[in-house]
Amino acid sequence: MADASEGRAPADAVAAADAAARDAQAAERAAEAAERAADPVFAAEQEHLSATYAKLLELGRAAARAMAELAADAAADKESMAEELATNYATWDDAMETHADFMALNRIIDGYNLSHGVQAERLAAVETLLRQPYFAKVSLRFRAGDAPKDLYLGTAGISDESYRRMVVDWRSPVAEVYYNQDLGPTSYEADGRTIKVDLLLRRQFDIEADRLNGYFDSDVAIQDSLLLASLARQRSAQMQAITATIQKEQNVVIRHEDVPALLVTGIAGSGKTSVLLQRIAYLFYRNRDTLRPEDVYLLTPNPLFRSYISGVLPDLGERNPHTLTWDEFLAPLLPEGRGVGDGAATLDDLARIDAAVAGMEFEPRDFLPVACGGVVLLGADAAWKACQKFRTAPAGPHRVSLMREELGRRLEARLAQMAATDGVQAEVAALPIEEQLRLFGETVDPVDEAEERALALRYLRDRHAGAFDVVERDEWLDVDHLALRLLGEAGLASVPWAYLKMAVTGLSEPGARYVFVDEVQDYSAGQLAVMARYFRRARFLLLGDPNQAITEGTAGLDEVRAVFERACGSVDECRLMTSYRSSPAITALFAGLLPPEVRGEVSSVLRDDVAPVVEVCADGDAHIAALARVIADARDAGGLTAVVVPWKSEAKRLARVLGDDAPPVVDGREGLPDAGVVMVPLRYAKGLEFDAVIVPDASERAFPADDLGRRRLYTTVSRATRRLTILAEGALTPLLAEAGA
Ligand SMILES: Nc1ncnc2c1ncn2[C@@H]1O[C@H](COP(=O)(O)OP(=O)(O)OP(=O)(O)O)[C@@H](O)[C@H]1O
Repeated sequence: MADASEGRAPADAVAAADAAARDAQAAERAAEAAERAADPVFAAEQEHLSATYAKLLELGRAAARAMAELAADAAADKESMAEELATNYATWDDAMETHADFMALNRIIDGYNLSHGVQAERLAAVETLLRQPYFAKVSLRFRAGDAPKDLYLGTAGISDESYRRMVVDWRSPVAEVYYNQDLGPTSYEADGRTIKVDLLLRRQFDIEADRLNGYFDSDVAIQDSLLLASLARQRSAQMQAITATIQKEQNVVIRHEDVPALLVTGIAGSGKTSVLLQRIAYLFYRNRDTLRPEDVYLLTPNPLFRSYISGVLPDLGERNPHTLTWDEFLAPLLPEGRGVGDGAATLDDLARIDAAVAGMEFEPRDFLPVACGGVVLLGADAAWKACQKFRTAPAGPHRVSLMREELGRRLEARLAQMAATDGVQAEVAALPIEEQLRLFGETVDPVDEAEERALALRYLRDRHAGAFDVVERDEWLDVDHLALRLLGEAGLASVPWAYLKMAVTGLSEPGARYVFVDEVQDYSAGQLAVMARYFRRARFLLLGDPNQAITEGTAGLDEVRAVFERACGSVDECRLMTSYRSSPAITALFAGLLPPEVRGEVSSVLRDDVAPVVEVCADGDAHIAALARVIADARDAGGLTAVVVPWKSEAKRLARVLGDDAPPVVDGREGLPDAGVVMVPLRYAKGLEFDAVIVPDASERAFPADDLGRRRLYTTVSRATRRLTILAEGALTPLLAEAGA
């Protein structure tokens, strides 16, 4: 029988080691605290922080109090004015006086709303800043001989009650000197002017609420300590803002002038998505009074990615814009029930459509009846008659919009006709009480024929609301028939179908002011052309990495440029070549998979490093055993690990063979856990990152030695931040040997 103490010995040893480690950490903390106490700069900065924090609390309380008072005053004023308001329309003068009284009341209410908005914004800024009042300080001399001015930079800006700037917003013009990282004489742009300053000090802070953990005085020659600290943190299930550590080349994109189209290409982990979100926040700030989240669209690869990034803008004090996947964007443009398809379409496909539409004329069979719930309200001949009425306008968007209005009028007229019938009026009379309340806001008992008709018309408009949608959405136009007639194609795929409909009807979203497309390399040229046409007045920011194109048939960079040059007139470009996500060893491995001419340009941020582990297993059993082992090790190591599989089917197969050891499969709908091991098909791992990545089978079967295989492998391994384990059954794909793994 085994001695019980045998089993305890190692546990005791572990406990002793843990205790020793804890003691060492406590001693280290005490030493650090003593060092800080002796550092006058630390003490002064802590004092400034404590004072700022206390002031923020005070300002927050004052704003909340002001809002409560405003609400009470507004309610009282409204009540007393409403009492005094005598509505009198007897004579023209009376009517004018009543009108003036109403306007005065509205102005007072507007005034209250405005003040309320100002206080609410202030309270929001305080809330943001209480998490971290600021992250940096710059000392600037504006004119020789002047005393330097200290500015503290934070996620939001705020002034005290005497308008003294306590914290400067990171997006304000002067903050540019912090991001440009040039100590000494430098400059920034404000209101179209170049302002020259001398940057005497650039100090970064590690701050949590009112506690200063450390400060770093930096210049270009030394490492960015705050960046290193930020990169050393464990990944979380949610992307974090990078406000405090935005790098110079990233700042160029974030603060880029407002151009029609900006294409940002960058290697994996170079911060493209981070920069995109920071730019949205920047644009909201710079266009505070005119740009609303409703005017901005963000196209993301999948719902998992959307949930991964969803917290960044709210943390920056901004609302998220419309955030859509391609399927969510396209589905509403297609007839109900029609699938969005695979998105494949070339520019040639679309050029053929443009050519066919250019010289077209409508014919009677291009039109469909307007129906709702199986009831035909306007026959197909109605659209044809409308078409004839406006035949002098060229067949295309202008004529279609005239026809749409005409059909709307005809539909109204048709409903009015129906409302005059005894049958419909009897239906209204028989409506249950709840239905009457829903439709009319009261129970009804019409006194004369006119009232009967009016009620019947309201009833019909509600019942046939779908018909108005059919008219508005131009569903009276038979796009399938047009495709057959003009292009000779039956069953046109979804992308050309949507493009044809746009070309003929002018279907678009002209209210969109900015459109951001992440992972732009994943779209076909046809998909991009549809976006460019749909958001025809928008400015585009396109971000991507041609080496992460993981499916065939997507647009190369030249095609991306061609689509947007045509749509927007010009395309400006920026490149990001430093990997912030992955450790130097992992970056070196995936850089080896890049075309030789790009490899040399890649860099990473120097930090502690663990070399990737590569293990080749002789047969299937050894392979599964190794996989189970590395998954168990990853669970013990903590953090979030992804077993990234090339396909969903492979996830299913591995789940079967691993049995109880299999990690849960993430299929793109639900979010990621904070820690543990998950199995993720490459398609959903796109854009995400994990503390550790396990590539379960890096054989040639999974990653054929061709260009697509190379890009898929590059995308897979570049999801790892610090640990990478590559297994293979049989032999490794030659791609890895070429990459020097
Ligand atoms: N300036 C920075 N400071 C701190 N962290 C940064 C910075 N830039 C990027 N990162 C971090 O690097 C990681 C990768 O960033 P991000 O996902 O934006 O890169 P990407 O270029 O979109 O990657 P991919 O193309 O692989 O999807 C993130 O964890 C991000 O927070």
